[in-house]
Amino acid sequence: MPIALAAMSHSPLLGRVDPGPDTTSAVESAFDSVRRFVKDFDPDLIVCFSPDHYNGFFYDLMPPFCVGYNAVSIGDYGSQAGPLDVPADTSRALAEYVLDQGVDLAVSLRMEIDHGAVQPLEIVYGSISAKPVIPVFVNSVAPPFVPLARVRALGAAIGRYFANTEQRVLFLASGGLSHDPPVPRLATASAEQREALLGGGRHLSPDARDERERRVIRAAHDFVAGKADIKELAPEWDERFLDIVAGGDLSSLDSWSPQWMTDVAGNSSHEIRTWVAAYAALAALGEYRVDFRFYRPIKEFLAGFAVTTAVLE
Ligand SMILES: O=C(O)/C=C/c1cccc(O)c1O
Ligand SMILES: [Fe+2]
Repeated sequence: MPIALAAMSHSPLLGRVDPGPDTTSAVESAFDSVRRFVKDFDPDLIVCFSPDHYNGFFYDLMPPFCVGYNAVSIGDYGSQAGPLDVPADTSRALAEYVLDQGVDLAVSLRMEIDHGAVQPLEIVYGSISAKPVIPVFVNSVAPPFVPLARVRALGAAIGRYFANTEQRVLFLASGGLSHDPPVPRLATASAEQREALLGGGRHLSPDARDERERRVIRAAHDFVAGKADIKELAPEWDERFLDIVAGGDLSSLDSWSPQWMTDVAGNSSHEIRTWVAAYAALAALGEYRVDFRFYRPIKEFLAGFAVTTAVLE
């Protein structure tokens, strides 16, 4: 069973806010490791577990999980825009299998995805269409959230689908660990922001897109200067998460309530859900070993930033 996993954080501040030479070279070296790992493994198919940041999924209809039969990158923050190479028949068969296994999910025949889904593909391959990709959206930004046990169930069902595959399959997770970037939230939204969160923010005009991106870049500079009104990163929480993932007993995450995660590690800490799904997929196929681990809290990226790779024993 040729299956492997890569999990990495993303940040739109990469290449936009300079974290200094030491962190830059440490991050580049982690990216080199993941590139080597993926290129050596040479997948036929990538299952990409990613969040969305109110670019493709909105509160007019917010599913916990969604499998794309087709996907287009909107190209935010200078990421590559355009279609992914999605094998629609495999996506459909996967979604039907997961539903049959008792895990509810939505499907999309026109999924719109953002930097959260495509940045790892660009880092590894320099292109979003280099390999066939099944996009799996895992809601990580828009409360209410399902318990992590359900995220594990999603991942495990996806893993089981590939139990007898002859294809080389890479589970790829994209998500920051602790972080609290200034993404608008329903609970505190102005009337205008609320309208955007309900779907008005779909297909922003170039000016509105620029304004949104400038605000986040400003927030990163303010965060570094100690002037941003956002939660501090939580490196201890991040290392604890990475220890659990490396230890293999993902069920110990079931006691991490959504509210506790938000309180300790920030509103976007829920992006670890993508990691939980991907690791649960791998764990469903046997014991695994994390063979590469990188972590740094990087204020310039507004994120606890980690990269891991893992293989089946
Ligand atoms: O969508 C945005 O405007 C910001 C996203 C962001 C910022 C920092 C870390 C992340 O993981 C993000 O997705
Ligand atoms: Fe994100």
